[in-house]
Amino acid sequence: MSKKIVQSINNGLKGHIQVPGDKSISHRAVMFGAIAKGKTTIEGFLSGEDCLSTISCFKKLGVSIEQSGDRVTVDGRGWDGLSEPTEILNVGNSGTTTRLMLGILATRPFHSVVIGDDSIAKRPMSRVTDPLKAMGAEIDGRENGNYTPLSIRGGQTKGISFTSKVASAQVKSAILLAGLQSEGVTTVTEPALSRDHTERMLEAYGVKVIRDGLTVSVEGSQSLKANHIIVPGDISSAAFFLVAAAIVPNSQVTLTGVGMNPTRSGIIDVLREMGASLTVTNEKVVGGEPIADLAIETSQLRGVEISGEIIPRLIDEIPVIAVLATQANGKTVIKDAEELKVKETNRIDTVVSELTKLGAQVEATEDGMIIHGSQKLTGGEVDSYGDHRIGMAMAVAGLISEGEVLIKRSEAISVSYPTFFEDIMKLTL
Ligand SMILES: O=C(O)C1=C[C@@H](OP(=O)(O)O)[C@@H](O)[C@H](O)C1
Ligand SMILES: C=C(OP(=O)(O)O)C(=O)O
Repeated sequence: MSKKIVQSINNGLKGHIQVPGDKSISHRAVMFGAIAKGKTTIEGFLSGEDCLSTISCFKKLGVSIEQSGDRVTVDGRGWDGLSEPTEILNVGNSGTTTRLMLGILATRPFHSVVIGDDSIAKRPMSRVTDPLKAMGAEIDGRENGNYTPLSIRGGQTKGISFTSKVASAQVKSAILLAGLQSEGVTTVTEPALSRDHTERMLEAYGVKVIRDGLTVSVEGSQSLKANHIIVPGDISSAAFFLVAAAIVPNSQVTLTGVGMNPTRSGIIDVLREMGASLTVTNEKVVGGEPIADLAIETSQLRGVEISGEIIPRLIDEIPVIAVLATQANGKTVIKDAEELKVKETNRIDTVVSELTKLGAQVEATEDGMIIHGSQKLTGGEVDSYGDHRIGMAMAVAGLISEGEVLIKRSEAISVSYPTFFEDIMKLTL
């Protein structure tokens, strides 16, 4: 278990950085390359532990994958190129690997066993295993296939028309991936729009995807063609620096090449509504995904309400938005965010407990939290509980705290941002 001490910054954060590649897109680029025919090349791949788990699982499924820094080559031999693994598929800490891979395995005529770490063992899987079973896959695991370890034997599956209770890109993607090799049409409808990287990237891999509002359909018997993917910077990683620059006095930071997919950019809307001084320049589209440079400086902020359809557009940013809200005038109310309870930790509980240790006034509610603003944060000892986003949110809190903030289990940060502390250092030179 490693510990990290973070101290307040006196002269502000200054300069520019390029945040690492998008985690959601990096996972998908490897997985889709693995089932495509031909050599897929990926630039800007995130070498975080979650994406490395995806590479490791697909290697065990017989796919040849080479990685050199942020460049990855996947030698896909089509859907039939996947073979029965002789080893257990270990997804580590990654929910995305677990759920999307189950969607792919659901139509493969062989047996696999999927395990992950202690956090994965607590995350609900029946949201994907139930519909995949209804399509015809054989899946079992603790509590009837809700928790890992899971065993799956794929086979001949039939298309499904599925209405999801949660706005989850992992659920949507798993079912669509199974649908690509099922009989007939597969349709997924979600209650609010979740991130649409799967839909965009499948099209780039030559798949026909039909989108109609909150409904997405694919026909069966579809194959993928190898592709060249350029991964944008991860807006969920950028979020820590957007917040840090907004609240650390005398800061002026530019983040280059950040993914600005509208299904992910809720943090930008919130920062603007809170009054942050934020400029978006150099907007372009790279490989079907919008990107831009984001310049932000220290700002006077006001509390806001964050609820409804914006929640899936900023779900992973809520821990650091809570830190932001401690520095705003007035209170910030976050609602409709029950999904936080089933992430790497129960992020309602961990955000509230750890910010409270630093002297913030935060209350947990059934579906979110209330953060009281203009709080001076004290130093203290906090825990990431093995959750990368909690670890980084606490580090951002440390940048404005009066005393030192010691973060326990800080190693979790390398799940999505292995160079996080180096990037903070770059902005303090
Ligand atoms: O599809 C993805 O890449 C992700 C979807 C989201 O999860 P849900 O699908 O569970 O909402 C998000 O929280 C996760 O970090 C990545
Ligand atoms: C929830 C997250 O990821 P996953 O579901 O892939 O574990 C996250 O990165 O915040």
